[in-house]
Amino acid sequence: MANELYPVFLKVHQFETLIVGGGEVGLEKLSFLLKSSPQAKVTLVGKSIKEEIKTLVKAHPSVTLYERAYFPEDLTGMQMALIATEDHETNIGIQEEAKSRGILVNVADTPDLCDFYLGSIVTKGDLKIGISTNGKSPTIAKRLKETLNEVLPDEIDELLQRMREIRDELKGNFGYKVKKLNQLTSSLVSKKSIDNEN
Ligand SMILES: C[C@@]1(CC(=O)O)c2cc3[nH]c(cc4nc(cc5[nH]c(cc(n2)[C@H]1CCC(=O)O)[C@@](C)(CC(=O)O)[C@@H]5CCC(=O)O)C(CC(=O)O)=C4CCC(=O)O)c(CCC(=O)O)c3CC(=O)O
Ligand SMILES: NC(=O)C1=CN([C@@H]2O[C@H](COP(=O)(O)OP(=O)(O)OC[C@H]3O[C@@H](n4cnc5c(N)ncnc54)[C@H](O)[C@@H]3O)[C@@H](O)[C@H]2O)C=CC1
Repeated sequence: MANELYPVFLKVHQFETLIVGGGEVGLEKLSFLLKSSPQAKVTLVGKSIKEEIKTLVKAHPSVTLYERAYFPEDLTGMQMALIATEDHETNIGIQEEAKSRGILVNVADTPDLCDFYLGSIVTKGDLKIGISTNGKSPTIAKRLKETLNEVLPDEIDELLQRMREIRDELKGNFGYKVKKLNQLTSSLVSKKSIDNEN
């Protein structure tokens, strides 16, 4: 069956995220989150917290660390939770509490308990591409990211900026703008124009 997941691009600096677990996986989730969204509002709770996490958050004042065991009140005010302790039963307990509060959850290593998956991320300025393999092979998602990073030229961001300027300059109603912008960019996707270049 085809991948049924619906991708969205979250403004994680506008709501609250809880990470439980301060080990390898906690570090990985937090690093990816901050790489994409340096101002993400995150609270991380871990019985013990890796030094790398403590170092990382020094540059990110929107992250708060609590080095202690999780308790259910940690979920108060949260909209999203990433659960990554090494104890499966603990993870299930937190997942159930989060679900009962209507909070979206991701549980490390346990796709069945996830409301969403994290994807591999390609970024070129304002362009962002999220990749999912429906959980089949995160490694392939990572490799595809690397390939796209290499083949997409950095100039693609300049193109986006210019298109925005053109859109702002265009007069007329929405339908007219759509038509004009499609005309302007049609050569980018037409096989003929590529053949002509060679
Ligand atoms: C379902 C999902 C849930 C979620 O975590 O959201 C999930 C689940 C699992 N991952 C496992 C293993 C690995 N995960 C990675 C890497 C990443 N995993 C990520 C996402 C996802 N992983 C979600 C699906 C995404 C999709 O739809 O494709 C990425 C994209 C994003 C991120 O983690 O932020 C990030 C790449 C970041 C980048 O771009 O670099 C590597 C490779 C590596 O680290 O080099 C390995 C080892 C090799 C392998 O197994 O492929 C295991 C088995 C654990 C075990 O066997 O013990 C499970 C559990 C299971 O499958 O049952
Ligand atoms: N290490 C890896 O690369 C991978 C690990 N996983 C899975 O992800 C999970 C976490 O793995 P790691 O991060 O490597 O484990 P880890 O042992 O490095 O870290 C676990 C963290 O959870 C904290 N913790 C445990 N109980 C807690 C509680 N009640 N309240 C708050 N914090 C608590 C610990 O203090 C520690 O910070 C495991 O289920 C593991 O099987 C999955 C894929 C890869």
